[in-house]
Amino acid sequence: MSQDSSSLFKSIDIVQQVGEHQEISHLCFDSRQAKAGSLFFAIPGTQVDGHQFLPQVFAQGCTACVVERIPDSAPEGVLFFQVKDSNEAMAQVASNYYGNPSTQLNLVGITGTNGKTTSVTLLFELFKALGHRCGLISTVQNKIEDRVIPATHTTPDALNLNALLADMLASGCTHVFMEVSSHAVVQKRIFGLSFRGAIFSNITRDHLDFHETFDSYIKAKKGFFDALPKTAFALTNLDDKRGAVMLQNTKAQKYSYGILESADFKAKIKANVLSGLQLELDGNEIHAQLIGQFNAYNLIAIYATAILLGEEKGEVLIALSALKTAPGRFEQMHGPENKMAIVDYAHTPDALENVLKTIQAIRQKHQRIITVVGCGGNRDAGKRPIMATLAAQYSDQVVLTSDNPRFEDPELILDQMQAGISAADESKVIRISDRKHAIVEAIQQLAKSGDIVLVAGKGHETYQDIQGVKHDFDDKQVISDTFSKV
Ligand SMILES: CC(=O)N[C@H]1[C@@H](OP(=O)(O)OP(=O)(O)OC[C@H]2O[C@@H](n3ccc(=O)[nH]c3=O)[C@H](O)[C@@H]2O)O[C@H](CO)[C@@H](O)[C@@H]1O[C@H](C)C(=O)N[C@@H](C)C(=O)N[C@H](CCC(=O)O)C(=O)O
Ligand SMILES: Nc1ncnc2c1ncn2[C@@H]1O[C@H](COP(=O)(O)OP(=O)(O)OP(=O)(O)O)[C@@H](O)[C@H]1O
Ligand SMILES: N[C@H](CCC[C@H](N)C(=O)O)C(=O)O
Ligand SMILES: [Mg+2]
Repeated sequence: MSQDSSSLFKSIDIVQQVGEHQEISHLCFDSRQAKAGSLFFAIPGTQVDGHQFLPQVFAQGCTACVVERIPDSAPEGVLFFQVKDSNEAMAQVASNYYGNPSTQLNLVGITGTNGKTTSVTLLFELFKALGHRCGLISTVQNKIEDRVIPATHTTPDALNLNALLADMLASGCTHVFMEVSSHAVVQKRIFGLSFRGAIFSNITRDHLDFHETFDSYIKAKKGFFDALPKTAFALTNLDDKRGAVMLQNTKAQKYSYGILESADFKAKIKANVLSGLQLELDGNEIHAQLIGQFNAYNLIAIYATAILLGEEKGEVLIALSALKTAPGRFEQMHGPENKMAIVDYAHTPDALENVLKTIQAIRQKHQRIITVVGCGGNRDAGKRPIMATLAAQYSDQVVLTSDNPRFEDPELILDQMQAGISAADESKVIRISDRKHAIVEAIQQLAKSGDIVLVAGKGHETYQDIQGVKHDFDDKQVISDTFSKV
């Protein structure tokens, strides 16, 4: 589809325009995709500055660009829009280009360190069960009803995001549930979207490689709420220390949920066992198939969201009890000799502690816990010793292993994890950098009859990223192969 650039920039602040308006038939921010008819956005990134590729985009026939600085020289006839922030302009233009799809959808976003994928997946399934056509935007996958569109990021870039929302709208969706990562807020991937509601789950240490300090990580998440309109609802977890701060400056209607603190939506945990949670939720008793206190928080958040979106309480409670866990989140697998494996995406200290505490709470006395865990390369290194400490503290035995070493040396990552192991815990920890070998060792050698093996960190992932190459790897596949060989 081709549109005049004047309509794309309607009500967008520009510093200056150089050149005449043109027909635009393609938007891109990667020079390698630029061609005749493209509007290229030059973005200053974390690795390189997109402005340095302007000569390349001109050579490829592109004659329209959005820049923060107009270059000294350019071929004749090139149209420039100079803006203060290319990321912001890109999000606004993308929304205009695709007909502002978010304004016609009930779009709900969730931010927080943990629980985003779980909550949006549950919301997507809940609203489908309540009879709505739904879209899902998540780390694991994007979905338009039952059609799967593979996900590359937790929150897609502004171009893909608006294209996806337009596709959802064209497919008849009325409700869309999406994850909002802190990276997405900072890089303005969600800028200008019209949210009907926003949820905060929790915040604990993660991503300090990108945000540098915990304060700026908090500010990034808060930025999502600060930008909401009066018409939206903002729902926060008051049991989290930063829950109240998130809503401090929002114009949206404020609501809260919690288990400990008094809140608009409250739950009490009556029982937390291997078969699920018994909850008193907003005054009603329900049984849920999800396990663990952290899932009680996810369940209240999605219940509250459904009520705030106008759903009927009785119907919501019935549908809630039928929901199953999201892929790779506390997935139980059963093997011979009553050995059990749990695959979970815990890749932060808080998530690992929650999952291990949950296993401690639901296991029987004779069941030992063996944890297989690693930490990602080229990501926050500070969490490595902490995760190892927690693994050792809550497990009977630990195998430290690799989790997407990316461009780092796996052995050096393991050295940093091992630094968190106290002398007293040393005897229960071994390290095997090959993840397959680590899982097989844990199941076949370390686990005795009836024991529980937690395989943490990769959940739904089907690859191991080594030196930029994604090798096929699936924790669940390795576990089921190992179980079938025991
Ligand atoms: C750190 C980070 O967030 N990086 C994202 C960012 O890339 P960047 O700023 O590093 O880009 P860059 O490589 O410096 O390039 C700058 C500009 O030059 C352009 N370029 C570059 C090379 C070239 O030849 N030509 C060209 O035009 C690039 O397209 C870009 O526009 O913008 C890119 C385009 O949107 C993203 O793909 C990229 O995600 C990388 C791959 C990534 O790994 N991101 C992770 C950390 C991430 O975003 N994670 C969050 C979830 C976090 C959570 O768990 O909560 C997510 O939402 O997925
Ligand atoms: N509400 C919660 N509070 C704390 N921990 C949670 C919560 N929900 C899930 N977890 C734990 O965190 C892990 C990751 O959960 P989930 O994938 O839902 O989070 P996420 O926020 O989407 O993560 P990411 O930032 O990687 O996209 C789960 O596997 C579980 O161990
Ligand atoms: N969204 C997170 C996921 C981490 C998952 C873990 N398996 C890893 O690769 O570190 C990130 O990109 O940091
Ligand atoms: Mg996620």
